[in-house]
Amino acid sequence: MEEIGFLGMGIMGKAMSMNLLRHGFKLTVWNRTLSRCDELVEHGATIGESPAAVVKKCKYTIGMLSDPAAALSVAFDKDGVLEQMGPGKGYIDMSTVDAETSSKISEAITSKGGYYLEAPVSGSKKPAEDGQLVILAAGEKALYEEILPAFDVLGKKSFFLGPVGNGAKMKLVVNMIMGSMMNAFSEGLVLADKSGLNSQTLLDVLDLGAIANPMFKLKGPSMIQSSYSPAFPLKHQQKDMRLALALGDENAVPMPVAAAANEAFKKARSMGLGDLDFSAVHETLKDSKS
Ligand SMILES: NC(=O)C1=CN([C@@H]2O[C@H](COP(=O)(O)OP(=O)(O)OC[C@H]3O[C@@H](n4cnc5c(N)ncnc54)[C@H](OP(=O)(O)O)[C@@H]3O)[C@@H](O)[C@H]2O)C=CC1
Ligand SMILES: O=CC(=O)O
Repeated sequence: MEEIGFLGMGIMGKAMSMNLLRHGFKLTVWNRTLSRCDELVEHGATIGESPAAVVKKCKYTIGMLSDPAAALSVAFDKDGVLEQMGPGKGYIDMSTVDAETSSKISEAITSKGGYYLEAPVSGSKKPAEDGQLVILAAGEKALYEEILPAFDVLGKKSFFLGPVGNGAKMKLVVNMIMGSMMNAFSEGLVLADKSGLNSQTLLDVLDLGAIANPMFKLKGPSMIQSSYSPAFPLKHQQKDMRLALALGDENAVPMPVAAAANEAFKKARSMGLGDLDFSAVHETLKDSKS
């Protein structure tokens, strides 16, 4: 396959790029903080000095950026993606953003003759390292088909969901459910502990029943240890809750559980926990002394 450009070497972008390099893809990478590209260069990647330089060099460019503001900035700002976008080139934005942001980027790319695909992912740092993501693509079907060899390396399954916006919405619905579950799980861990039960026994019981799931299994043991090394930063989970609640507003869907979960993530951010893993929301429940 042709050389691929990759913009954004955060937790996810770096893991995904490493995986692509391991599978023999040629990559040109860029990150706002350039030093974060060093490890990729050691593994064979080339550095592009701006998003525009990457797009100029590569037929396909992937973006994996923190939030709507970052995705818009990388696309529209000086030396951004749009400056070099043109016929025959494709931009695949894998960041988790709202449908409106994705549509804005899509319109700008297509107005320059380029192709656009949104492709947010479900799955965190480890699935990204292992090529086990779930890819939620929408937009230009031809671009989806052309980039599938890369998606096959990055993910265990790719969905094509139709027009731009559907991938973003699917991702927000999934993460809204995940964020609400994480809060219920945290409350259960604290309730078990405060009422004299053994936390590990709670994990064992949960794992054998109808609500067993990989997230409880993976995060439970470290939450019991109050250890929150970031796989999925809490500030991004709160952004996803906020964007999902806005989608609920647009569609007049009452979401009292998600709204409460969002407040808990906001509280965690106010406690300075935004850069820790989203499971650190557990800490917001621990201040009662009785
Ligand atoms: N971590 C996870 O488990 C998952 C994350 N996601 C989503 O993937 C996306 C990336 O997440 P993740 O890698 O964890 O996040 P990180 O916070 O680790 O990385 C964010 C990236 O965005 C860049 N960035 C932020 N603001 C700007 C800006 N204004 N201009 C240019 N670049 C910018 C950062 O650059 P710099 O290094 O310079 O700060 C960095 O490369 C998010 O949308 C997240 O919601 C989706 C699934 C799982
Ligand atoms: O967006 C986060 C994830 O784990 O999926």
